[in-house]
Amino acid sequence: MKWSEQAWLSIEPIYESILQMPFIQELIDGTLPLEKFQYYLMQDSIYLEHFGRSLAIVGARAQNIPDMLAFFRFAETTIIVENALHESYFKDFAIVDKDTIQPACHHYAHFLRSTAALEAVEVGMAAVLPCFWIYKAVGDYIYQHQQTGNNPYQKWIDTYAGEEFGIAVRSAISICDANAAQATTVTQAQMTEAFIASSKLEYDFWEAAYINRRWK
Ligand SMILES: Cc1ncc(CN)c(N)n1
Repeated sequence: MKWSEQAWLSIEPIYESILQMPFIQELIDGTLPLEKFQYYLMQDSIYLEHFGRSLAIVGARAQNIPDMLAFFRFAETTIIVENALHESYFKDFAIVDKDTIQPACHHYAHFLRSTAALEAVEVGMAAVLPCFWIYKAVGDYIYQHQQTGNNPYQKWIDTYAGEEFGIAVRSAISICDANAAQATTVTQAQMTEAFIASSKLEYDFWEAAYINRRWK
């Protein structure tokens, strides 16, 4: 079994609970209250910068040039494509003042940065993988279960369910598998641990947006 197949099996219960979250269910029918989506967007635009930097760190530490270039491209696409999506929503909602970083975003962003910088590079690759894979899976799920044709969150859904994002996701998965195949069993286990931690932090990120979790 490939590393990615066993890694996904290990997060299956987390993924299933993500699909049941009110944030995701209400994205599907377009009833998610605007202020919850706005909290999410503001935190996510902060997150994306940290995520992009983490991808660039992993790229710089990659063991071969194709992997290095792939991670640099992921970093560039994240900053350009996903940020453009956020900016278009900020424009639609006339948001000028952005929020400061809140606990869930802070936790996730700094977990990614420290893992990318300080752990074995394969572990850094595994830590950023849920940011690709879970978003693609959730985007596809929402796309397939949509009922209304008039969803204010359609641009978000189309981005993550889209084929362009799908190509990047497949590439990130296969790079992780190739690196895992060359790694020791200890490193493989650390990869899985990092993959699980990031998957839990994805859950937490959406939950924080739904309940408006803020620093005391
Ligand atoms: C928190 C989070 N995780 C993942 C993604 C998709 N790159 C995102 N935009 N935000």
